[in-house]
Amino acid sequence: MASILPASNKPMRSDQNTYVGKSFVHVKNPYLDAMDEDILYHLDLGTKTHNLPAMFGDVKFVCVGGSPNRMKAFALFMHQELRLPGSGEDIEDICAGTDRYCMYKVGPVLSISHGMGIPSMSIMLHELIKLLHHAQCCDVTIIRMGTSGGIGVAPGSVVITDTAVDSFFKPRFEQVILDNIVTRSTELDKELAEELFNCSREIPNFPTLIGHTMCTYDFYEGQGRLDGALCSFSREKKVDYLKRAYIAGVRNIEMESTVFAAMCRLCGLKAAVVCVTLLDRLECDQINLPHDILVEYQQRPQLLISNFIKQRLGLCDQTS
Ligand SMILES: O=P(O)(O)O[C@H]1O[C@H](CO)[C@@H](O)[C@H]1O
Ligand SMILES: O=c1cc[nH]c(=O)[nH]1
Repeated sequence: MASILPASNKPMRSDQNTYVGKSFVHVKNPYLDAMDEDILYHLDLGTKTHNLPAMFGDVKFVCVGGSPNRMKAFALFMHQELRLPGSGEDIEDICAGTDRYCMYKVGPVLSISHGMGIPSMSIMLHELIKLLHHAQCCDVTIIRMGTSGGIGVAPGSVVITDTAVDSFFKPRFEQVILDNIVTRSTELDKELAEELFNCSREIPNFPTLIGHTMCTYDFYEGQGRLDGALCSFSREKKVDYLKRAYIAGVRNIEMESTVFAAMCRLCGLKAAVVCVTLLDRLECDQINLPHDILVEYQQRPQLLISNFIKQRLGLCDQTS
């Protein structure tokens, strides 16, 4: 742990959900308030070692994505877009004491990596949501910016998710808790999705659509790929499955959106998922884009989200 607080700086215990007119982050765990200290182990932060309200109390936008490099690049981009002083090159990884996740703060924007897959996202979200709660953050918008495989859409398209669905095209996330399966809704904030879509229309040559996003537990067999180490189904079965997904409204496939939608919804966070498609899965399985195109595609959600944040902050006349 990096910083040790003097006793007088100990963060207040939480009665913050009772403030009027502001939307605070809810934690739904009766045991938390009774804990003398909360160590956010995978973020290398804690309530006794860090003054979380001072460090994070002004956060209004949380942006998450799988890759640490992408989230650092996004933080540097936001530093430039928000016209903050300095080059930003010396920006520090707040979670440098752990190599599980990275985290950067740029004004009111927090940029965090979550790794690949539901378990990695879920662990990060438990600790992030507690962090926002301990920091007494209010009116926070959270957006996942990712990559995905498209279904029936041109590579490079940006899909804004209206509903995250599971591999059966159902709007649910099933969490195993003890030896029970608990089913949670994966609806996302429709108004936020619309706001992002409207923002995308102001960016020239920026193919964007709203649709369902399918979240799977695996990149290969779980997404019907024929190019994994294991494959027990035919090309016809693959195409039939993806076409049925398309008919059910699915426009892209990735690996975190259901748990992200479910947890954010339960904790009162307005959440969105914005993913660029790297290929059309009806056409192929391998991602064989040249590096520069891959980099440019990954920047598309970043550009959209940066414009959205600037618009929310009243800085929309600033162009990059
Ligand atoms: O680009 P990110 O955010 O990592 O998301 C997608 O890419 C990974 C697979 O390559 C999965 O995590 C999937 O959800
Ligand atoms: O096909 C793809 C591409 C990116 N991420 C996924 O999960 N699937």
